[in-house]
Amino acid sequence: MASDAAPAEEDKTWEEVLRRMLPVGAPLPDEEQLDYSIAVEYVGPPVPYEVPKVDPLDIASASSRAHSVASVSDHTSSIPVVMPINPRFSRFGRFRNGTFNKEPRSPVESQRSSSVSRTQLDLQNGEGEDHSDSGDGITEDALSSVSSPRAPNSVPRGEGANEVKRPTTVTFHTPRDSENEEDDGFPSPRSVATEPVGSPVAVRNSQAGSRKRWICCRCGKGNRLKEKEACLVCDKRYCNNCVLKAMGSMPEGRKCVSCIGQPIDESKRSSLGKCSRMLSRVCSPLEIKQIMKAEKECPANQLRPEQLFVNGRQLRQDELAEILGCPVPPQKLKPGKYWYDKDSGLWGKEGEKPDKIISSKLNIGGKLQMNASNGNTGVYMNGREITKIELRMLKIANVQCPRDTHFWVYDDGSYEEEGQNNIKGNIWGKASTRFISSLFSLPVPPNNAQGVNENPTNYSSRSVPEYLEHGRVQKLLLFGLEGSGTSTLFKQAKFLYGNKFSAEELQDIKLMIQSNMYKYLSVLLEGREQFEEEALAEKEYTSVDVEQSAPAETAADENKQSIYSINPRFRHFSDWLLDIMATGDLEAFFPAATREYAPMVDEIWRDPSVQETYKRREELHKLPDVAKYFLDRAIEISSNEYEPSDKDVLYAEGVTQSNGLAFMEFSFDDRSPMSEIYSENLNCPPPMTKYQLIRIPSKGLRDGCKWLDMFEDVRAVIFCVALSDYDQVSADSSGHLRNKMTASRDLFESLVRYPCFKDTPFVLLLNKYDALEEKITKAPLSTCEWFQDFSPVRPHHNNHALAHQAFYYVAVRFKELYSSITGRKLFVWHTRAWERASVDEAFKFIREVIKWDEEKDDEVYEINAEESFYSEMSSSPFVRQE
Ligand SMILES: Nc1nc2c(ncn2[C@@H]2O[C@H](COP(=O)(O)OP(=O)(O)OP(=O)(O)O)[C@@H](O)[C@H]2O)c(=O)[nH]1
Ligand SMILES: [Ca+2]
Repeated sequence: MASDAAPAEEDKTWEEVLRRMLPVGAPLPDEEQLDYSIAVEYVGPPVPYEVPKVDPLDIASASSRAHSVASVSDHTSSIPVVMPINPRFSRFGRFRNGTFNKEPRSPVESQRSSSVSRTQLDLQNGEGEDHSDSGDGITEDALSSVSSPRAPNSVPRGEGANEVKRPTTVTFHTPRDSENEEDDGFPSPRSVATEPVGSPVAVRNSQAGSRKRWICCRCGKGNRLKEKEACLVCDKRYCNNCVLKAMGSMPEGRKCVSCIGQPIDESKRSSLGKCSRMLSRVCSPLEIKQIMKAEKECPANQLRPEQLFVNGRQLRQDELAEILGCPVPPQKLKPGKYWYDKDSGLWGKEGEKPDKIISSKLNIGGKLQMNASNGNTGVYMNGREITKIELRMLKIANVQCPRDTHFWVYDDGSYEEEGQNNIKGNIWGKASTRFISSLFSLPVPPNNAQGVNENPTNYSSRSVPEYLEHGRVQKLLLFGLEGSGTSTLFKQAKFLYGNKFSAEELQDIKLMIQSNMYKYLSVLLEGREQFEEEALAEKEYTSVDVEQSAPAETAADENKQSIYSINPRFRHFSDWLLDIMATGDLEAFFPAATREYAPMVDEIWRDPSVQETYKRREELHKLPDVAKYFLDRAIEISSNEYEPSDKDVLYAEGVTQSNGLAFMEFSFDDRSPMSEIYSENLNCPPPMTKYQLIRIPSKGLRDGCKWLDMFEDVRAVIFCVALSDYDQVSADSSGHLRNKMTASRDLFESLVRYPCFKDTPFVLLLNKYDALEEKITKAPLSTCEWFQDFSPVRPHHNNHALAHQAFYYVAVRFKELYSSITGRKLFVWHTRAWERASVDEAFKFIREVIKWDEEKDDEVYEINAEESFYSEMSSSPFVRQE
């Protein structure tokens, strides 16, 4: 199906500019990384819906696997080896398990995964996303044991006699180890050895390196398959049997009894009040509610004034109270040094650009310093030299600020030059400023007072209760080659989560649809002319023979006829329309002429010659899939009363500006299987997360590149590829025909290599799955050279199964590519952007990716490698089949 042709020039520019931005000599994938990528095993976000629950894991096999690796390691005892178990938890592991065995493996998959060697597992553990744990893996135990052979007389550490029994080679706490130790009635030697000495912090630090995270500190049993609850102060971990005994009634939340009253480990502040799955199993919902409340609110767990510096001065208790109690306090405040501009309400980390706007006029900290945000622009706002990015924003907001301007900004956004007593304007007066500001990750004022109308969706951030706030908006960048479906995805997201289109917007869309109709018709008429010429040429050629053999009275007229010949009545209109199109002056005539010509459009569209032409639409480059949808309704659409339906809007081309950034903000339930348990039990509303979807257009990317640098804090990059592109070509800037799939791949690659996305998770949406199903039996996937070695396992009687394999294969190719560049895992999902439910699922998936990405650094959850292996499967689209 011919989707609209890629303007290759622009795509090319995109690529080129990106390439230029890459560091010289960007690393090439080396063998090792390649190997790893082939393992294709990755920790994917789980699917929280429509998947049967199955209890996680075959423990026996998990432990034997772990153990076999451990014992192999024994032979190389002088090297501490990281456990090939990934203790990272992803809380939906159980769902993944349910999906794992359901689906057949593709040839690629089975071939590849069987080649996953132990070394790869090791490698993965060392190099994967799991940095902190690879550190943990080399524990004191391991190190001390390692050193034992060299120093046989060294006194065993710790006091337990058990220690003596311990082998002198590298040991790991595999489940078997702990089984040997269990029930001896004594705490394990290692927990004795790490009994708190000195300050909790010191203890914590020493413990971090000395205790395996899956060992319960109380019973000493180590089962890495089971979650542990950690003390917020000292990080000791307890199994579900011991947690209540060790933590008692938890008057300050999750703390060992001996840690009650102590300040918490600051790295755990963000988990305050967030219950774990394990705790929810050992306590009743009511208890949990109380414990979590206490954890959040008890004095011992609060920030202390001495942890906060504002404008260079440590806060006092009353100042802390003032800042926390003000109408718009800084959210998620962490210990640290900040600057605060009490006149404008701007707030930021010392030495950095503003981060938030909080209540103004608070009397806290010292005096705002000129160099508070480390700016070097020579422009001063309320005495602070502003940063480059702020200056850029001000320029866009049309605030005149040459070097050495000192101006004063008030909390309502009004500003004046220092010393002059007249307000020159309002920074936030324009919605575009707010928009740009938020794109630049600069704060925007929290209230909606300035009449923001360009912001389409849920902007009123303060109407979201504080406890639902997840900090700043999560930015999602949506990229894709022209024609991949990014606009469609964007519109679906708007329908799903955003505001309705306004009457004005709809009016514009209506005009757009009406003139698009003429564009489609002109493409058809042009194609028709060409086909007609070809057909006539052929006819002439064959009729030469005919005439020679039977020089009968073949009417000259008949000779000029073919199935592509149009009714002469329409010739004039056709020529006229094609002329207009050729001059590019369409807008001058349409939609003014729309109604007038509607009956003509209708008739021409139904003319047999045009219908014949339409049958060969694959050859018509510029005809999008949706042309028929609109042309079929020419009369209705041309009428004055026509109002585009949601579907029309969805199918309409040009609704999202092709040359500008499209952006929208939305929030949706952060509900997941986890949070559902709590929110239902605890009667609290589901938390909302705010997202900002920013579509970077494939056209006009020269501009796009300028923007790219601004997106340092992008939460995820969504890259959209049309699956049906594998047999499509488009011309690049030098006129060479290129396969669109490989063009897509190259664009993808340049984005992946783009430095500012270094730590950003990527989600690949393989779109137009429906079109893939339709064409896969007609055009082999290997039409695309990149997919040459695709060989379906067995002959397929139905295109669904084949499309399924093809999809999986494509996903793997992209994953390999991504992993060879980044060493990380690519998340892949399939979509049919025309179906709203499919897009909804894709966004749920994206949301899980983000959560997963957050939690992978979160110490609250742990789980083993097996589960992360399963997650690969759940993130495969096979989970859902229609
Ligand atoms: N068959 C099929 N067509 C789709 C699907 N998603 C989008 N399309 C169509 O593919 C064409 C290109 O999609 P667009 O949404 O315009 O994608 P885009 O080219 O990335 O966006 P622009 O750069 O704004 O043109 C349009 O005609 C869409 O209606 C899909 O899942 N299946
Ligand atoms: Ca398009």
